[in-house]
Formats: sequence, C-alpha cells, structure tokens
Amino acid sequence: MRMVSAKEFSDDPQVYQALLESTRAIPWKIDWASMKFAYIGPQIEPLLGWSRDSWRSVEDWAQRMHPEDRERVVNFCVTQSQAGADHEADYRALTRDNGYVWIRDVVHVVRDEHGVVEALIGFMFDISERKKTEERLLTLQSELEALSFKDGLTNIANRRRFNASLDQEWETARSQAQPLSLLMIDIDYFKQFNDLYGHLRGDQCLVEVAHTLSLALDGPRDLVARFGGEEFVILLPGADPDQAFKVAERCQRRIHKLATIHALSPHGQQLTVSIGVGTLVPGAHSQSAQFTDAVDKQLYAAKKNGRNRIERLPVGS
Ligand SMILES: Nc1nc2c(ncn2[C@@H]2O[C@H](COP(=O)(O)OP(=O)(O)OP(=O)(O)O)[C@@H](O)[C@H]2O)c(=O)[nH]1
Repeated sequence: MRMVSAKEFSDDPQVYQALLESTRAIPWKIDWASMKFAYIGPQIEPLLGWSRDSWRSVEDWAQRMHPEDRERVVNFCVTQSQAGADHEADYRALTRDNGYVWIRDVVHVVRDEHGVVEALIGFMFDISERKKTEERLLTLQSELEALSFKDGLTNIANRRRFNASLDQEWETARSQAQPLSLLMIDIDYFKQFNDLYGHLRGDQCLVEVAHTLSLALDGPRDLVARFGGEEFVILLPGADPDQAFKVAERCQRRIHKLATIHALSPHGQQLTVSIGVGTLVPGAHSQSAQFTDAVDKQLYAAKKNGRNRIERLPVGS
C-alpha cells in the first residue's frame, strides 16, 4: 500500500467529508449573518429522525429542544457566540417520534481575517448513555445519603442526622429569637431487660420504643433520633418549656400504653423511660454542645431520682 503524505491527505476534500460523515458526532455549520444551517451531517437523521434538509435555521434547532432546556441553552449559546467564545451546552433534542435524546453541542466560533464572526461550526454528540449513568449515580448518591442519616435498627434518624438538624435548628432559632427544646430519653433498666429476655427481644423493644416516640410528635420540623444504645433524642423547634414538657409527658404515656413487660422493673414490672427536658433561645454566645450537656444532666437527674420520671432545666437557665 502506498502511504499518502500528510499534505496530500489534508488537501483532499473527499477525505474530510468521508471523515466528517462517518464519525458518531454530527458536524454542522451555521452562517452567522443569516442564522441558517450551511451544513449538517447525514448522521442527524438516524439519530433524531428529522431529515437533513429540515434543518434550515437556528429556529429549527431551538424548536427541537426540550422546552425546559430551551431558554437556558439558547440564551447561553447566543451570549457566548456574540462574545466570540467557543462553548458547549447539554440539552434534550426532540426526536421525530416525540422522544428526546441528550445532546452535547460543542461550538466553535469562526472569524474572518478582521476578527468578525463569520460562522459557528460544531459537533453534536449523543450523550444519552452518559446522562443515564449520571442520573443512576445521582439516585444512588441520594439513596446513600438517606441511608447514612438513618439508624439501621429502628429506621428513625440516627445521631448524625440529629447533629445536622441541631446545627441547622440552632441557627434558625438564634436568628429568629425562637425557643428550641430538646428531650433526652433513656430506657430504664434496659441491661436487665436484655439479660432477661435476650438481645433479640431487646432489639425488637428498641424498634417499638422508636416507633412509639415518633407517634408522639406533631410539629412539622420535630425530629426523633436514636442517640445511641437505648437512648433517644427529640428536637422540638419553636416549642416553649410547657409545650416541651407536654411532649415529654405524652412520650411517657405512650410508652406506658405499650405495656411492655419488664419483670425486673420496680415500676409496675413494665418498661419505662426517664426523660431530661430543656428549652432555650440560643444567644450569640451560647453553644449547642453546652445545651445538650445540660439536658443530659437532667436525664441523669431523672435516673438518680428513681427513673420513670421527667426532669427539666429551670426556665431561663
Ligand atoms: N438489644 C440491644 N441492646 C442494646 C443496644 N444498644 C445498647 N443496648 C444495651 O442497653 C443496655 C444499657 O445498659 P445501661 O447503660 O447499664 O443502662 P440501663 O440498664 O438501662 O440502666 P439505666 O439507664 O440506669 O436505667 C446495655 O445492656 C446494652 O447492651 C441494641 O442495639 N440492642
């Protein structure tokens, strides 16, 4: 075989045409003055179904774009082209049978020897597969994110989620000078419960308690989370001390209604909880960790004072 020189190769227009029309990318050219297509590769027809000669002007291009993409893409491409900047844009192109194909349009601005824009040339790439993979990845990512905020056993929020919500609600309460209430709830004599009924029954009991606590909430931003082991937390944005105490009482009542037998508990031989409650309007210098510590001390006091009881931070402390 005789190899042609680079010059011979590049001087042959047929070579260019064959190359352009055999790639998967679709070449095109738009005349800047008339905004009409001077060329579009024949590959466009098998991809979108529209015949080659139906691509007359930029209007046809804009009209065959998903309505949600049109304004953004057209504005972007016009601005970039007017500024003489090469650019690329992703959009959904309409197919003749009313479907859509994701396209990446890569655009080069051609100027004459005086720097005046003469034409736009570019390639359209079919990126549907890439977009599908991206969408699958995004779905997986949000599923993973949701999982990373959930407690595996009880299916309620985990401590990580609680910490994130606390930070967020703390800021909101501070900026709006609103109260924020916190309940820390711990199952009484749970070690004995496990020892007596077994770890599996213990797990089941934690699931029941989590479910029961979540039923005791009614505010749209109220959050119940498993803090760890047999300890739960409830965050009540906007709740004042009385409202918070009522929620604590409701939690206790609902746990009582569960009537879970705990033969070793001195409180009616059934499962009970101890609760620490606190409310504050965060100030410029207060810190959420100090607040949780203070509420945790109330929980400790509830344990020390006999369990199956609620202790609360004095108002204004
Ligand atoms: N089944 C089960 N038990 C758990 C889990 N996490 C922590 N526990 C148990 O919870 C018990 C907690 O024991 P303690 O901290 O002594 O508390 P307690 O026995 O409830 O005593 P008080 O809180 O003082 O009333 C331990 O026996 C842990 O093994 C869990 O996921 N499943």
